[in-house]
Amino acid sequence: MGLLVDGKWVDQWYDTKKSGGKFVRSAAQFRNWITSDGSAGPSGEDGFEAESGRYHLYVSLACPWAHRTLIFRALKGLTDHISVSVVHPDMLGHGWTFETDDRGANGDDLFGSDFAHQIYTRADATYSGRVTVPILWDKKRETIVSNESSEIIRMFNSAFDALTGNTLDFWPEAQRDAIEDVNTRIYSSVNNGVYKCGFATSQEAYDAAIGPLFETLDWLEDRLSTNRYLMGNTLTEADWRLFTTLIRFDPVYHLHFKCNKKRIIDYPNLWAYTRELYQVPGVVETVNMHHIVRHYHFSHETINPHRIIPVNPDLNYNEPHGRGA
Ligand SMILES: N[C@@H](CCC(=O)N[C@@H](CS)C(=O)NCC(=O)O)C(=O)O
Repeated sequence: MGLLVDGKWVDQWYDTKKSGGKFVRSAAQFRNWITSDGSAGPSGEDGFEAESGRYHLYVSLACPWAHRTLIFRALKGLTDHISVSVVHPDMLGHGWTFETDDRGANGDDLFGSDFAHQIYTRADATYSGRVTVPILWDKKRETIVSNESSEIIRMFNSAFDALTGNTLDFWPEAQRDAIEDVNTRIYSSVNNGVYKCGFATSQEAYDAAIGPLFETLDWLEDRLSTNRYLMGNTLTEADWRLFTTLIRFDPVYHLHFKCNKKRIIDYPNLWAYTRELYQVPGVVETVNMHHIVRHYHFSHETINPHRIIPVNPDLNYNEPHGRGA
């Protein structure tokens, strides 16, 4: 685990000293947008037009943020248009690597790089900051379009529609404000909340994160008792953003990140909802439980110094979900 400083790799764990033991996630730095006609998006430069075969995604199958982009790639019919490289699940002294000695890790097809940080310095030789996945790469301009998953899924949601004819809309205009409100709460207390619990290095920081996490899960359980999906009857990005955390919760966050007040299987609605989303055609292929369980337990030496991979519960995500009946 480390980061780039002026284009040079430095091996160091998250610095939580400055923040009283709290984990503070840094903002992504590449914020361009692919658009249907290449016009500029809400941030960044113009010139990233939706084209088949032009873009490449670097992902980790363990990572909940990268997982969102793989789900949108699948649901929006983009698998033949956007290629993918999968990093190795173990993220150690060199950060994410392109080693291929693990099921599903397929190396860097574009450049044959050894490490993900080489993709960042290829885009910006003096980049300073964390080297995170997902990375959306433009083969034409030879640069990173975006390393922010919440924006990549919105590009995938609509930019390629004319090319694919797939007009499924997970970010409907009329519901955007309501989606934003739900996303904001879930991001802070659940998606990022589990990391705040797990990466806390003081009791105070952990205590401050664990309460809001379970309050929000209780609130979601209640909301899903009367709503099939978070926004009612239609699936939106809010559901997919939540799903990638829920599917990792019992196998990883419950034990490894000390989020152990309850499990998702203890919440009847959340558990059935997780299964329903898992069973949406195209989604199962994006879930790799081996990479998920292996990555967290093996990579985070400060949390699990002996790197023992726990046995984990036998969960059946294919059990009928019974929702929407
Ligand atoms: N804001 C980013 C966050 C991505 C992120 O933090 N990814 C993690 C993997 S789950 C990562 O690559 N961490 C490496 C690091 O922080 O050094 C996004 O949502 O795209």
